[in-house]
Amino acid sequence: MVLAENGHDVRLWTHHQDQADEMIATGKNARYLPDLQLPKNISITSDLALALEGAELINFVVPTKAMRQVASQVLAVFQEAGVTNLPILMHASKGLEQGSHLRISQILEDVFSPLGEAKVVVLSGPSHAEEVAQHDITAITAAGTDQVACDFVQEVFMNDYFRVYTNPDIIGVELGGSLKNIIALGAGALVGAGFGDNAKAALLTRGLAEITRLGVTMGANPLTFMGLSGVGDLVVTATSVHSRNWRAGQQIGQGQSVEEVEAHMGMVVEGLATAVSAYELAQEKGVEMPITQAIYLVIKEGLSIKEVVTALMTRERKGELQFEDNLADLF
Ligand SMILES: NC(=O)C1=CN([C@@H]2O[C@H](COP(=O)(O)OP(=O)(O)OC[C@H]3O[C@@H](n4cnc5c(N)ncnc54)[C@H](O)[C@@H]3O)[C@@H](O)[C@H]2O)C=CC1
Ligand SMILES: O=C(CO)COP(=O)(O)O
Repeated sequence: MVLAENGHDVRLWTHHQDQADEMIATGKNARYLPDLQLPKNISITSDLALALEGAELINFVVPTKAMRQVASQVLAVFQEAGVTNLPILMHASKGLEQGSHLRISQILEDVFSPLGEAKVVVLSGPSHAEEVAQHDITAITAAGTDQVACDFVQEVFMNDYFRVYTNPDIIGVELGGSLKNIIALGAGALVGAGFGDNAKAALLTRGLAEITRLGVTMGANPLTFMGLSGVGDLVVTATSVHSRNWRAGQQIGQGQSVEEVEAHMGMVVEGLATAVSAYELAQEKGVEMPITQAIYLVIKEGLSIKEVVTALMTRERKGELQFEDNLADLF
């Protein structure tokens, strides 16, 4: 909707034929934004080849677990059509691939490698779709290693209610957006289990510390985690009624099973799968992520929120900074 309102021709592809038919007939997206009329310059189709023809920019926004499959479908269309010059590939999804622990830009680079080096940009930051669609003020980050591609994404998306900053640190931006969902689940779980504001503040702060710890190990700039895609997205997801991750956490904190919560949400709760991937990645890299581990134990071993909170609070004593730290060495 932002792109269309900025005057660009947009093609919206869905794999559900009946959803496409309904949107074409009514001009509305009843399942996601029932109260809003879609701009007229969005054409809707379930024909992928039609959606892709001549596109300058492709935006992938399927759940992480569907990303490789959908990207492979796009590759097949390009190969069939004899495309040799890839358009800019962007995505706005948040997660790590199960098993490989790849970031989404890495999945896209991998899938499209038969056609050369893909220019991938991620658009990530504190941005719930419901509010953007109503023109509420949003500021967000376009990150990638190709500056021209990032500038292009910034240019086409920016307007007076949607402000885009560029950032060359795609590792940090993707990891910030993915890992904050684990902490948002935890924040909801604390509320569900009856804990208060002090607990929430402690969780967000120590959550950001462990996100940064893994991020820096993976090659990110620590300052990215202080930005929109780091602390910004953490705050919005861990405090908003729109957040699926927060709501899922709250229900788990109230005693519902993970399976029940996931089945009833009707939309992806990325933090559940990301907690497992991030825990495995942290183990592999030898990075301490106690909150991620706690959420992992709730998901995989069925521990209760109260049990993991007690375990977190009674861990060995730590320093927030070390007495021997030299500030100049920290970054
Ligand atoms: N909803 C939001 O406000 C935001 C969502 N995101 C991220 O965007 C991604 C998608 O989120 P949502 O749109 O909210 O999730 P969603 O669960 O509503 O799914 C998005 C769309 O993907 C389609 N889809 C699912 N599996 C598919 C497959 N195998 N092939 C083709 N299409 C498939 C669904 O039918 C749906 O239309 C997630 O990674 C999420 O973290 C990021 C920022 C904000
Ligand atoms: O990433 C998001 C907002 O920036 C969306 O969060 P949820 O997936 O928790 O709804």
